[in-house]
Amino acid sequence: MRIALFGYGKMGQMIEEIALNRGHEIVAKIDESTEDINFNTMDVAIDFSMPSAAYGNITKCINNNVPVISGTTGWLDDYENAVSLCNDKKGAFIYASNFSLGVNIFFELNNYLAKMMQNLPEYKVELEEIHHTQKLDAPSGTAITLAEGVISNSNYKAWKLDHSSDETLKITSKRIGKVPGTHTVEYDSVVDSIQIKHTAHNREGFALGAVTAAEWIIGKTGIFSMRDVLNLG
Ligand SMILES: NC(=O)c1ccc[n+]([C@@H]2O[C@H](COP(=O)([O-])OP(=O)(O)OC[C@H]3O[C@@H](n4cnc5c(N)ncnc54)[C@H](O)[C@@H]3O)[C@@H](O)[C@H]2O)c1
Ligand SMILES: O=C(O)C1=N[C@H](C(=O)O)CCC1
Repeated sequence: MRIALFGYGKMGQMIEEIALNRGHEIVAKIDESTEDINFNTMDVAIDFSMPSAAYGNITKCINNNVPVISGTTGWLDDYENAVSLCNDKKGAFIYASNFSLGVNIFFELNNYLAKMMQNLPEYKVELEEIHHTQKLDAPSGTAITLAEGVISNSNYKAWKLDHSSDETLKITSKRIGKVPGTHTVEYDSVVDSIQIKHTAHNREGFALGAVTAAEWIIGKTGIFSMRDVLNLG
């Protein structure tokens, strides 16, 4: 498979290593400007760039009939526009806030737990995410997905950074050293608490998931998620 990398930072470089180990070829590394790109050389594009760059990269790939996998977070105000464009152009697109197998299982667990807790008002729920100090966006995309899972199974109407109310689910974001990504969902009552937690030990799981998604999307048309790729139901 001929892969183009949009973004060649920490994730782009890890994806390159894993893709090469799996027998793929890296045909382009686009790390700043998206001018002068030959889209004919690539079978699939993987975008791990920056919040301000992702939507432009994704639309260029879709407009040039290149299937695109994006893991960039912090650009989701434009997600529905990317979906419309992909539908119009009959392209192929996957965004995931987190590509790791472990986190996608954690998402399922979070939804299941939220359903069990939905009629137990004595428990208050909060989310915490911890990442490295270079991270540009807060809260993390993963924390937003977790919050959406809780909200869709509870009376909460929205999430908010550092703020809780009866209708607002609180997310706390911490930036510490080189932490690759730790997410905790906690239900707390007067008598006890229940915590579920995912801890990434490094970036390999994210990168492997992105390459797996790129392998999976070849030959398909539509907008997909990691639930589709991992066949989680
Ligand atoms: N979904 C996931 O599983 C997952 C996992 C890890 C990181 N991420 C996200 O991926 C993104 C990248 O993470 P990172 O740790 O590699 O960051 P990074 O800062 O190490 O790398 C980002 C790279 O993008 C480059 N860039 C800037 N403008 C660009 C443009 N117009 N086109 C292409 N590249 C451009 C920068 O020069 C930089 O090298 C972040 O949004 C992060 O939150 C997602
Ligand atoms: O390092 C990052 O940045 C990460 N971003 C994603 C997010 O925002 O959830 C996934 C975890 C690592």
